[in-house]
Amino acid sequence: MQLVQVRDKQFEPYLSEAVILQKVKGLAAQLNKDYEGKKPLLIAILNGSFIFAADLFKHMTIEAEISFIKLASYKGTRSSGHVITAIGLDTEVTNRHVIVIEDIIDTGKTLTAFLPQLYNQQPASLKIAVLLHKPEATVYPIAIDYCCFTIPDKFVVGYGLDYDGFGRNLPAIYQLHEEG
Ligand SMILES: O=P(O)(O)OC[C@H]1O[C@H](OP(=O)(O)OP(=O)(O)O)[C@H](O)[C@@H]1O
Ligand code: HPA
Repeated sequence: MQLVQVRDKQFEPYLSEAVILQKVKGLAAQLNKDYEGKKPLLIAILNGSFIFAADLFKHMTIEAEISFIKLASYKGTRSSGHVITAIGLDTEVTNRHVIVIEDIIDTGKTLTAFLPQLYNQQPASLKIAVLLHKPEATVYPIAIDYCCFTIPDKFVVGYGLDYDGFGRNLPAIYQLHEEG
């Protein structure tokens, strides 16, 4: 098995580039069908989703827009815990058919914090498309509309996903290698 080193950890091959691309193309075809004539707005969440979003969008043939946002998390002054704000959402969401593009849903915390902000802007519809979902790790359940791969609760890198900032440029997806 060809292990790769990212920072202090070793990772083993999990999903090949070809397998990922086949699924992503399949999802693009599904979206082309479901959103024909609706001019959907894809909102991709940086950084992790940039490669997934690019490959997906490239294979969408219907009229569609894409916007990239970054979520900034900070502690509110009250006891409400983390507040998440979207930076860079420059396209009007109201009355649009929105598809949120995420690389991974792990605990579900990120989207649980962010989705109400989108709903507040009253989109015509709001659906979630993710590359990877770890159901065993999800403690904030999210209704996922489109999911490419359901994966076990193991840390993954590559195809946009990082470990400690690195590994995003690996063209395939690798899983944490556990010795033993
Ligand atoms: O379901 P959750 O447990 O909230 O995890 C999922 C989120 O974690 C990662 O983002 P991260 O904050 O690491 O930023 P990045 O996309 O810039 O890597 C990933 O891109 C998701 O946005
Ligand atoms: O398994 C993961 N890998 C990389 N980034 C992540 N963010 C949440 N889960 C993960």
